[in-house]
Amino acid sequence: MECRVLSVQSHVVRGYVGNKSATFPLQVLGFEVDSINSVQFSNHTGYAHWKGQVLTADELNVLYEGIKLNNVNHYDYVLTGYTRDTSFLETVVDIVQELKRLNPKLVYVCDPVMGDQGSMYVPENILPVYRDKVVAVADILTPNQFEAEMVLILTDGEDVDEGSLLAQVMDLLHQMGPDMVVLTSTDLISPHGDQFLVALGSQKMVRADGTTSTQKIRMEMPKVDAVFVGTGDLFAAMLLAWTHHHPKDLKAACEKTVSVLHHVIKRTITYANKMAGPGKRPSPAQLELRMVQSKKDIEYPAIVVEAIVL
Ligand SMILES: Nc1ncnc2c1ncn2[C@@H]1O[C@H](COP(=O)(O)OP(=O)(O)O)[C@@H](O)[C@H]1O
Ligand SMILES: Cc1ncc(COP(=O)(O)O)c(C=O)c1O
Repeated sequence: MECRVLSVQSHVVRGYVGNKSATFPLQVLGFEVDSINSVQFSNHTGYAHWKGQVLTADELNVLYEGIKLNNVNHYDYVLTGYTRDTSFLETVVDIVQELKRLNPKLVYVCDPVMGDQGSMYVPENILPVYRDKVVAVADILTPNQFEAEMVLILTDGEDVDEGSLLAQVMDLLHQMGPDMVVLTSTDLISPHGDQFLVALGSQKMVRADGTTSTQKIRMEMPKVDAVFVGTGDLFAAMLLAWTHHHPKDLKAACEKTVSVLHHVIKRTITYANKMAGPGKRPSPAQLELRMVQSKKDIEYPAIVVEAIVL
């Protein structure tokens, strides 16, 4: 049976963020992907220059209307990421609610892209829309630590830099709606040292007697000293794919997700460093994710990042 995803994310002419980062890997894994481009930019906004167009809420409605008139508005998943506009995001919520009425099993995977390391990179008025409307309809939520703290109105990372407190943060997010929460990057220090990036995951489980519990895991990945863009989008897409195959096994889904990320990042940094030359830091263009497989890939052994059940 085909599995169809509606992915509402950015499009870039050059590079790999948003739909460019999510669609191809999902297709490789056998998913049908219908994409709506929330923006069409020349490149991601981390370059010195970027140009392009932003889709309005009305234009989004027109596209959805066309899909609906042809009675092909039946989806198994909705995936959303980078959005700058409040009314656009509110329209996404309306569409998700309608699609959920048509398919009560539909799973909404939401990456609430707002910022990182204490600063917002989308307009601040988007925050209340995520907090009050979007999180409630999301089934899987993939914030980084900063975004999770913003949704919960926590002021800064100082209060929540311990694993046990971040576990509470994930529980609070569960209470707002999502059955699965993955903090894709945190300020936690790995027992293996500061060369590792720590991510946490939590999945709500219903026991046979109807009571609920959560399974929590920790993932540690070797940290690469570079800023990648599009990795959050790839993470959310891969989590969608691997939770589809392992719906009740958070550890397996996250291990596969993070292994893909690790593989792509390793391939990207190897290429970027080669392009930049000895001792030079790669440019944003050189750091574009290497998505297309090449024969060289066989030089990299299969990478498996293991998650720890907490
Ligand atoms: N510098 C890095 N080194 C290693 N892994 C990284 C790095 N940056 C991102 N990742 C990978 O990408 C995932 C998503 O991280 P990130 O891009 O920070 O998400 P977001 O965009 O949601 O903040 C991480 O869980 C990790 O697997
Ligand atoms: C156009 C666009 N889309 C998406 C993203 C999100 O990228 P990431 O997956 O790293 O969160 C960015 C980040 O700058 C962007 O500029």
